[in-house]
Amino acid sequence: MSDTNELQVAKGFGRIFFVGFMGCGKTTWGRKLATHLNCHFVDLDHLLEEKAGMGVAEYFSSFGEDAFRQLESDLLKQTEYPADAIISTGGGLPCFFDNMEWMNANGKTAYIKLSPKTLAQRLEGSKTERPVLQGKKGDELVEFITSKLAERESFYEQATHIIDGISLSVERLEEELAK
Ligand SMILES: Nc1ncnc2c1ncn2[C@@H]1O[C@H](COP(=O)(O)OP(=O)(O)OP(=O)(O)O)[C@@H](O)[C@H]1O
Ligand SMILES: O=C(O)C1=C[C@@H](O)[C@@H](O)[C@H](O)C1
Ligand SMILES: [Mg+2]
Repeated sequence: MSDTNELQVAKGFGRIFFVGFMGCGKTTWGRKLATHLNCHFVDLDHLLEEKAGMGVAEYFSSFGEDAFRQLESDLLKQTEYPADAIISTGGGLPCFFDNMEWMNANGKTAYIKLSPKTLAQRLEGSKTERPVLQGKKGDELVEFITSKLAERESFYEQATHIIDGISLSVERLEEELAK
């Protein structure tokens, strides 16, 4: 076993799955926390892109949303994670199949919660292409997020930890996740 693995096992915090709406910061904060804790990091959208050999938007247009949901669920459940790992999920993943239940049975789940208005501001400034948004901007984007979040929030709220996404820091995440 490498020195890095010994350190990870000694930490023993297990697996932490970040969940929440598009743009809430799962990828950004998952990666920062993993760097801070010196542990393994997986972003499931990026893993899917690597396996499929194409971007998420191209996957949606080539194979459709149902195929995307099946593949992201398979990757969630079939990936071998080290004992301590941070996993950032796609925004819709907790709302399909038994994915949320599976994550809660296999680790901690952290919902990064933000208002539709803040999510819209972040999404408008983000370079990542998100097919579900279909290029919406301004008020139309805020309205879309408000209704989609209402559909999805009952899944996100099953998370073991609900974290206010405003003024996040790795120290705050560590403190919240230790509770
Ligand atoms: N605390 C923050 N303050 C301001 N901007 C932030 C903050 N956290 C993340 N962002 C920005 O918000 C955008 C979305 O972040 P990120 O890609 O991490 O979201 P995500 O939850 O992974 O979204 P998706 O579900 O689409 O993968 C990025 O442009 C990122 O730089
Ligand atoms: O909220 C969603 O449905 C999505 C979020 C992204 O992370 C990607 O998984 C994809 O663009 C779909
Ligand atoms: Mg992401």
